[in-house]
Amino acid sequence: MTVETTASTRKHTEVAVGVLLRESDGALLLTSRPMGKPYAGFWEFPGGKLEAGESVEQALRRELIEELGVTIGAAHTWKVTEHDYPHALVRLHWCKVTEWTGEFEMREGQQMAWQQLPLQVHPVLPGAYPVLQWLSDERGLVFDAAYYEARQPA
Ligand SMILES: Nc1nc2c([nH]c(=O)n2[C@@H]2O[C@H](COP(=O)(O)OP(=O)(O)OP(=O)(O)O)[C@@H](O)[C@H]2O)c(=O)[nH]1
Repeated sequence: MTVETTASTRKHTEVAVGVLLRESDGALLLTSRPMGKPYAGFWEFPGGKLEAGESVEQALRRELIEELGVTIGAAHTWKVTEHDYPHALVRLHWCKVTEWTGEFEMREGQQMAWQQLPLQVHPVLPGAYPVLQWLSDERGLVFDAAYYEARQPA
């Protein structure tokens, strides 16, 4: 028997993602994906999957404590996007975050980098491209997907 799995029948994995903005210069926080996860070593905005019964804000707060050791202030969904990866169909709930407390501590052995656009770190998860486009638009910058695609592993 052949079982076909298509985007329309696959269940979405809900993900809360934080766009942490540094007040002094508007820099964005990017982190690298830890070893052992799909796309290990790729750069992303910090966040993770919602657990049962959690809101986006609750999940983001929990993930950022677990991964980075900081506790965020209020976070509200800014944009929602979807991306169909071979390993999962994800629905990404993007929140801008401007307030947090605590010192950054990479609790999963990942790296962090405060970045201006265009990002200098690479490769970047393709599911983050739409947000890089919106952030570029807000700053009057051109978003060039080819710039990021050229920095993906072959
Ligand atoms: N955190 C984050 N995830 C992203 C981004 N862009 C993007 O496509 N994703 C996708 O969203 C999903 C997030 O799942 P995850 O594996 O990081 O979540 P998690 O920390 O809860 O993982 P785990 O509970 O499996 O350890 C992944 O499929 C990832 O590829 C992004 O910018 N940040």
